[in-house]
Amino acid sequence: MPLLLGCIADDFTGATDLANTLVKAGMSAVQVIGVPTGPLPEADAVIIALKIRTAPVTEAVGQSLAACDALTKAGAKQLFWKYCSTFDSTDQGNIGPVGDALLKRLGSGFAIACPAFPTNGRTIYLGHLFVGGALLNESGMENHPLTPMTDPNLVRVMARQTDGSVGLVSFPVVEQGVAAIRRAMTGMMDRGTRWAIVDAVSDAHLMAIGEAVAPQALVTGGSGVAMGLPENFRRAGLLPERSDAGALPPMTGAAAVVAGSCSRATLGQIGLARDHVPVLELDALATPDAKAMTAQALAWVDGKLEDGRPVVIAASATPEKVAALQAKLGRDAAGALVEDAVASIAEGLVARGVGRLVVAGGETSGAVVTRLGVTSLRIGPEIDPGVPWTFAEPKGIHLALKSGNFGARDFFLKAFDHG
Ligand SMILES: Nc1ncnc2c1ncn2[C@@H]1O[C@H](COP(=O)(O)OP(=O)(O)O)[C@@H](O)[C@H]1O
Ligand SMILES: O=C(O)[C@@H](O)C(=O)COP(=O)(O)O
Repeated sequence: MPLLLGCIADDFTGATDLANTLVKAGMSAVQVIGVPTGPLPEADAVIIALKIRTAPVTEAVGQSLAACDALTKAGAKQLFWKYCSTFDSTDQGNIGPVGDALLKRLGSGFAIACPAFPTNGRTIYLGHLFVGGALLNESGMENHPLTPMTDPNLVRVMARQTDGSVGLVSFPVVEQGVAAIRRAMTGMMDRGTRWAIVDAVSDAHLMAIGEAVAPQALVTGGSGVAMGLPENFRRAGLLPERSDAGALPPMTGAAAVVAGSCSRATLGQIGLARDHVPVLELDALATPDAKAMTAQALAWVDGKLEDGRPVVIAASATPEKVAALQAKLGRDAAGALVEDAVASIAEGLVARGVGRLVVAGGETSGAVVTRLGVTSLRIGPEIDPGVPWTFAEPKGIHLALKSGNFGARDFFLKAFDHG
């Protein structure tokens, strides 16, 4: 099976989200954890999941280029750079610097940047990113523990992260469809514009944008804009019809949720779960010690895994509590402490027979998946938009990596009705 689409994702939930979109559109997809050292798995699309959203720029660029080389060596026809639908980044990067480095490595001078994901409420209008009915900087993302987003204008945000120029393919052009989008992009390339933020408020827009970028070496964005890409390969006669793209082994073992996400959606999901299943809320501010938090959680779980209901263990906290811990330890150390605790708890849960595990939070998922020694994830049925069940190798357990802001309020309950 020749590799068609080679993808690099800046976090693990994002990679799963992208893989899910591609599987739904009829591609087989495998998520690989970290820069591969051996041959890539056989699939139409390989998604290399990195944990570089908040890594130092040189490290993020280095890992991305190594991933790019592995994908191009394996014959990928097009590359996709996946970042968050809420454009999570800082003025230092890593969306711009990694994108610039990939363009250079691929010998290309232009790419789109389109994080839109209308199904999950992320739309872009006149360059401004909305989350549901709110501008990005009023959506709760302004309080994100690691990448607070305080500017909703993506042209401005991107311009702070690249030395290339940034333009906009605006709504009236996108509305006109594929040919108009292509004309706008050609005009930008002729003028030497390197990056085009592209407006999109519907899946129809994303399909048109996807078709328009078929000839480009690099496409960048959220998972939404990838929905049009499989059709390009089908049109070119490269992608056969597939009916079994999302099949996984049956689920076994006890059920659990671990959460390190402090996003509004996750806090709401924990709130609802409290009324239905055992929930332990850890207080990292009162006990800023990963070992002590782990011991507390594993003592609490004793005897609870056998009754068939999921248990929920959350280190998540309100913006005020997050700010207090960060003031005490510093932003990165606070994040790392909680990630370490949640990863150790997940490890303990799996050792105690958990075979179906939901992890809430992108960085948190990175820490958990790494701790569990997972090397690849096969993508299965979708629980809610952007979040599928996956089968983790070589552990042989089912994992659902939930992006902080994804999923309905009853996600932690409904996830276990699947399979
Ligand atoms: N109580 C807390 N105080 C400070 N940081 C926290 C707390 N709880 C979680 N965190 C950190 O916040 C970050 C949340 O990021 P992430 O897991 O990517 O969630 P999301 O998907 O919502 O962005 C992680 O680094 C996590 O360790
Ligand atoms: O694009 C998205 O929103 C997700 O795929 C994603 O990247 C999520 O990141 P986290 O919110 O940090 O989980």
